[in-house]
Amino acid sequence: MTQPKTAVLLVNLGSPDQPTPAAVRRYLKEFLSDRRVVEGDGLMRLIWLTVLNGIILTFRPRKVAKLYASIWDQDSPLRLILNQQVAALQRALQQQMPAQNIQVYSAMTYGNPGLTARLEELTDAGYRKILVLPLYPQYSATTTAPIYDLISRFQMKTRDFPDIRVIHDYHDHPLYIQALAESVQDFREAHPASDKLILSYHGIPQEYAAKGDPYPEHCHRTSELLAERLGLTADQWQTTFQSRFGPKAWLQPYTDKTLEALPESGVKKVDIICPAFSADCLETLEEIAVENRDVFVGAGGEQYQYIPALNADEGMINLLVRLVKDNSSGWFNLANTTNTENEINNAS
Ligand SMILES: C=CC1=C(C)c2cc3[nH]c(cc4nc(cc5[nH]c(cc1n2)c(C)c5CCC(=O)O)C(CCC(=O)O)=C4C)c(C)c3C=C
Ligand SMILES: [Fe+2]
Ligand SMILES: [Fe+2]
Repeated sequence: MTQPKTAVLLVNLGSPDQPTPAAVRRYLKEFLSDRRVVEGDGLMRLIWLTVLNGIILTFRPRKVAKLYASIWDQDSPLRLILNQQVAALQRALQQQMPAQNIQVYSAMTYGNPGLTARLEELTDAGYRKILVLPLYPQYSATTTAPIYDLISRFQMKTRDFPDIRVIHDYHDHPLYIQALAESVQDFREAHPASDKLILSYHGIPQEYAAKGDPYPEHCHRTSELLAERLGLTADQWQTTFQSRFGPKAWLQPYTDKTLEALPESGVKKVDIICPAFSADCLETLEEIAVENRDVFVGAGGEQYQYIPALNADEGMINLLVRLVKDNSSGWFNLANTTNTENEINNAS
């Protein structure tokens, strides 16, 4: 019997098409208009859309386009690395599950290649099983949930949609913790020693967490498991939150404020890793590796080392293969078609 056509869709946040103010404006408009990202109903929504279309989309694109230009490498690093992850996972699945003939594709929540267009394209091409793998280790209503929203909207307008499964999160998956631990160990073997490991996660507004977004709990759990796995004592690591946007309180402690205060307390050498980012991007390559280095060194810090994201490393691909295997159960007629028949016979 032939297998139904099966696809894996690796999804990340998205980047502008070009590092230009016009392209950044289009991207920010789509991203920041998402009600999951900036919440608020009624009058609050009206005020936000006025601020967004007035001040923010007038001034921010020029500033942010310059930042993107400083890290652009023919394409946005986030999209380049997503393509590398797709290619590496495709190779690994071809080796380990050749009979299943799984095809791997990329998609972005905002910008291109868009998730909705990909779902339409794969459905039109005859794919009947689609496993969507959001590349967010920690679930958040601001990042993971918009992927579910897009899938639901696609299903609402499609009569015969494929069987779609979504992986919710992997913040405590043993292979994720192992991949992070190995990347820290490998890095530390090749670089000078430091006093402390800073684990910096993208923040969300404090209010969202108070209303029940489990994201901060997921982050703290990832940190604890990683510290335990590395055998770090309490004074050798710390969790912080970066990328604050707007005037409201976000998750704390803030990465920049922490780095500013550390040298005075005697911590002058840090390694910093960003476990919420499965791929390097603007928020790691610019904000962490450049901006926050200046903050730390400016405050008297002596050594600042950024540990790259897992990207398409072997540990990351091993994790993705495991996630695909564990979440596609029942999709493939392996050697046990007869077993299933026996079970049905025995049950009746
Ligand atoms: C306004 C609210 C924002 C929330 C909430 C938010 C949550 C959040 N974001 C990521 C991952 C990424 N964010 C990236 C860029 C980025 N994020 C925001 C705003 C919020 N993020 C903005 C406005 C931007 C664009 C840059 C800027 O204008 O400052 C990126 C990088 C994209 C790239 O192309 O490199 C990632 C990745 C997570 C994980 C998260 C909550 C858990
Ligand atoms: Fe963000
Ligand atoms: Fe940022």
